[in-house]
Amino acid sequence: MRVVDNSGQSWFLSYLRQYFWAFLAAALLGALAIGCAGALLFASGHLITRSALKPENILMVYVPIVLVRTFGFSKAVIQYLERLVGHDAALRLVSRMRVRLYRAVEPQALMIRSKFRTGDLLGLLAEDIDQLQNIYLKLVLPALSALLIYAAGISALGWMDGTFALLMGLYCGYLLVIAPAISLWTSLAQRRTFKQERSKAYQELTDALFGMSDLVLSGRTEHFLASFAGQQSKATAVESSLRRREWRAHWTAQCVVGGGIVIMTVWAGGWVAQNHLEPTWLASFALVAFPLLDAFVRAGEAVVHAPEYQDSLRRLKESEKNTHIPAAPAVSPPAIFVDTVQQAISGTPDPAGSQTAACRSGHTGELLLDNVSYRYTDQQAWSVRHISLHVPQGGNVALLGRSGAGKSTLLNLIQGALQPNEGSVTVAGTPVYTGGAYSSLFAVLNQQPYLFDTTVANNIRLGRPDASLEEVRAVTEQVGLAALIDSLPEGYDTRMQETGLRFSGGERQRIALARILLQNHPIILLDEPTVGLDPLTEHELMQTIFHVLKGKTLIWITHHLTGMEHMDEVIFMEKGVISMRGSHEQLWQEQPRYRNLYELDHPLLDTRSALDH
Ligand SMILES: Nc1ncnc2c1ncn2[C@@H]1O[C@H](COP(=O)(O)OP(=O)(O)OP(=O)(O)O)[C@@H](O)[C@H]1O
Repeated sequence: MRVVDNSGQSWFLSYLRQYFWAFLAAALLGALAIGCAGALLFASGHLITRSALKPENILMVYVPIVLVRTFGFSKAVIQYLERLVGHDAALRLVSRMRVRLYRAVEPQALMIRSKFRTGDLLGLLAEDIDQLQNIYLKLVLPALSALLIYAAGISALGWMDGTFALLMGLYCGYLLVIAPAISLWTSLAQRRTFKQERSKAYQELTDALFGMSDLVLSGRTEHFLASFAGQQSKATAVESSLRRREWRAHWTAQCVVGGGIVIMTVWAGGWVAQNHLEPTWLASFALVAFPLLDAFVRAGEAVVHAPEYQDSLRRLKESEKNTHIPAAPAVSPPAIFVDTVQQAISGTPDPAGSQTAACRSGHTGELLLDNVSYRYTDQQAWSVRHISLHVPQGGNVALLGRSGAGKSTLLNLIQGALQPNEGSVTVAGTPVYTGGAYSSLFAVLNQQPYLFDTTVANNIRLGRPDASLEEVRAVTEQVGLAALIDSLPEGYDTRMQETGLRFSGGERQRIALARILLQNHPIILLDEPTVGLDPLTEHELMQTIFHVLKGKTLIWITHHLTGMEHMDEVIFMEKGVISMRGSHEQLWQEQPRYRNLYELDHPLLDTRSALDH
């Protein structure tokens, strides 16, 4: 696939250029619709006046009647066409934008939580693209149409009376340009504050949702509710003030429209008095001003919302920072990853599956870290410093250390989600850094595998969408879940309840392990998979893990020293560096601190005998 860097391209202009002709057509149709509305009232004014003069026969008002019908009908049709063309272009453009955003965000899936806050991500996906759709439909198109009708209207007046056209040009220019600019300028700071307050409130809410159990357990619910309510009322106060300001601006604009109509009537009256115009046209000139001035007011009011779009554009641009994005194909396909997951969930075979299998077969799991260091951009201190490690194919390494020692960072470096600032991480001689994209070298068993609300079989197939039911059964047997699944009401077709509540913690881990077996990747990263399990379940699960993953390269993050006898190397990390390393026997003999820790850990079961089975 061709790869280009789109990060420099603007989210707004590049799409405007792509759909320029469609938008121009929509703007012309919009201007024409406003023109028809004006002409309708113009003809109606004349018709009403002529009718009031009691025409002797219907033929005297026949032409105005036909014109009223024609303009009334044309206005509706042209307005419909304008919506059709404008919305068609905007929706096509938005679908391209979504693909572009998806392509920017999806490769960073592994480090998404470190790069975006959840609230920001939700905003990006849900709100910002919709906002951009509105830029075109509610800002660009009305503004262009209003400018076109402004030019046409003032030229028409200029043809009749140059001085008056100049006066009306300035008067309407106030509605179209000056009033919105003043409104925008005076409300800018307030709009920014509102946006910030609202995004803070979103952020607090998403944090609270994720940490709900911690909030409840620590008795901080009241505190959170009070702080959230405070945040909300601040945002509401700013919003009410903005609404009041908008109402005042709207009221002023309507007064200006009223003034415009009076000016037009007085001018037309003058022309009638000078016999330049028949009196029957007086009402027409008064009425024609209504739709035209109204279009200027609507375009001006849309401009005031420009800062909201600006914020969305900024966030979308940031989503692409430092990311190389594959070029969007001419016919934008649905996102491949979504398809794969959907196919996995629905159980239909994945045509890309064979490719994934081909990737898998070529790899060995020999892992080499050469003097690796990493520092997060917003941090002064190194999170990982000068780490060298060689794990041959099938080797086992345990990583231990206090919270914040750098274990997760090292794991992210190993699986290519982060790029080392210094040194290199390679598997079988090839650098692993993928820019955060999914790698077919690694499978991860973490603390809380997610189970989707679909059948048990589909949840296991998430490991390999094209796996047959026999293969699914085989791996389930290996992880010791076959009997349990057979006992379920609909066996493998039983639906998981939300987040897999039907299964215990240990059983959920076994389902995740079955997925890993289907994936058949050479290197398995165990990120504290037994946290929260009781000692007996923990012991049995580890026993199964070591048994079924025999021959694979294993990197195991753990807090316990249970089972260290079976590791080729045990590594202790402290403040990003290795503070102690060696085999269990070596450390036992040479390091009194290790002996102390090992004894302190009080294993409840003799893992050695269990693992030897
Ligand atoms: N996304 C991040 N941005 C900035 N700093 C980070 C980020 N993730 C981790 N750190 C910092 O890097 C250091 C190592 O953190 P890391 O999460 O790797 O430790 P850990 O040993 O895995 O801890 P735990 O066992 O609690 O998960 C810490 O000082 C942490 O504050």
